[in-house]
Amino acid sequence: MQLQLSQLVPIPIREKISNRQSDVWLKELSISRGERIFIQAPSGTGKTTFIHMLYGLRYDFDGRISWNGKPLSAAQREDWAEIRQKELSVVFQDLRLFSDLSAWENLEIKRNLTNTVTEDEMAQWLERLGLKDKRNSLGQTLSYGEQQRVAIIRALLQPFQWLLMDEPFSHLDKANTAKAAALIQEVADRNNAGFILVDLDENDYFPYTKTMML
Ligand SMILES: Nc1ncnc2c1ncn2[C@@H]1O[C@H](COP(=O)(O)OP(=O)(O)OP(=O)(O)O)[C@@H](O)[C@H]1O
Repeated sequence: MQLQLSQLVPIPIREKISNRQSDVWLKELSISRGERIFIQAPSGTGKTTFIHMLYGLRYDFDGRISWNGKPLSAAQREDWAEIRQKELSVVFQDLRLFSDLSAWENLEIKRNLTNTVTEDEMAQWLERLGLKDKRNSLGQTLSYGEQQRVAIIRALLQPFQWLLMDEPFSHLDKANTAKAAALIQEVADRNNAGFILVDLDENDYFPYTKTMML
């Protein structure tokens, strides 16, 4: 699944963007399957906007986004359901867990949709990310960093060619970040998948194939 961006610019921040040097906005860009991309930008410069555009949640932009040569503007609701189940996964900045379901239930809902990961493996992932004791805790009682780790696991419970991540480790300490990054890399490798990570500052969470400024 190749991603192509052509002269992309979000309409609400067009003016703000025109004053910045960017590797993404108003450029021609082609990203091949399997690439591991880091996109850096200061707060308020459109990282979340960009992720939402790629995931088909926002259309208030000029220019063109194409997945596998097919322009986003041509994608129907059913196309998106298929893409989001099989090709594109995401860790949102605001996580979007169900607050009145337990950590386990939040994950199980997703796991049951595709059954690409066993229950045992999912339990191991929870343990690896230090959440074994939090399995039955409600979303609303988890710390933000704990919710972030649940959201990361949830994003990995489906087949994907691309994983979009919006500041996925913002509330994790170094040790937990390293564990979460290792799990993401392992599952991305298994899927032969690439990812796009947007964040505020330079980092070495992953061996990126490309680093860009938004
Ligand atoms: N629908 C909208 N209408 C108008 N302005 C918007 C809209 N959505 C976002 N913005 C503005 O666009 C700018 C970029 O927002 P965005 O959330 O994408 O930034 P960000 O880089 O992810 O920031 P942060 O690092 O603080 O999370 C902000 O100034 C925001 O107020």
